[in-house]
Amino acid sequence: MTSSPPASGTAAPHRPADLPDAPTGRPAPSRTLCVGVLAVQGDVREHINTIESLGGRAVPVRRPAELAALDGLIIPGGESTTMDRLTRIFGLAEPLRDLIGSGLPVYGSCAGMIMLSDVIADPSVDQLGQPQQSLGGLDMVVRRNAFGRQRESFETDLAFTGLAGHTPVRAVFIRAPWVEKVGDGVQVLAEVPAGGTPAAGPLEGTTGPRRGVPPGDTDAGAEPVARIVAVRSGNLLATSFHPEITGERRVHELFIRMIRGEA
Ligand SMILES: NC(=O)CC[C@H](N)C(=O)O
Repeated sequence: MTSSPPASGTAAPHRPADLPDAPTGRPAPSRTLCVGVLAVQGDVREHINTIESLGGRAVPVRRPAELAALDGLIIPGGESTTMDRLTRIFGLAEPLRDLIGSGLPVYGSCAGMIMLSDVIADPSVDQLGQPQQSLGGLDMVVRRNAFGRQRESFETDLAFTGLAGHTPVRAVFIRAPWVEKVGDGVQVLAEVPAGGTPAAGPLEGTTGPRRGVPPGDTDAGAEPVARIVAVRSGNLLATSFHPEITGERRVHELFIRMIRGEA
């Protein structure tokens, strides 16, 4: 296991730039939110489209100067090793740690969840022997590719705490992590139940896991256990899966309510 440097905690509390009518530091309900999507790598466009379909403004973020005006940030799915490398090369890693530490609302999906985790159980190691780093913020241990590789990608329906309505979330898992351990302040919002879910099936073009059963559990020959796939702690939200590619908008809607201080 490896630990990320903790968010410095020295930054001033997060407060978006243009908030004359919001003395609490929250965007006024009538103001259009500006949500950044970290755009060094990954499925940026899908998140931008989802936020815009909910009436928010979404902008790709590649430079530290672009962070100042944001009400919230999304770290997309993609490849966490590449994202780690590029955020450091672009000088984004430290400003992002500071913003996370100061309370900026951040939502990470899949690779984004890995970036927000304090500890990566199985970090990739580069040619110099350096383990990949996360930004951290969520007091938890995450395991990369835990449900299997690309050909074992799958989709399923999940119960998800705190969303509008009672219908389950259609969740797509692509080389997805699971959360192995959470600290006291981390709330579990969704799990893949022990033994999988009856509705689980392989994604088109993949073999998928054996009918709805997370492969990591059965391959180990142990009793299947439920696997944590969505969490929240304060202003940080993370999912192992990709709501942005199924037309499921309620996770982003929850994130917008978090930004507005309504959830
Ligand atoms: N769909 C994804 O974001 C996959 C995450 C990838 N396995 C990683 O380690 O970053």
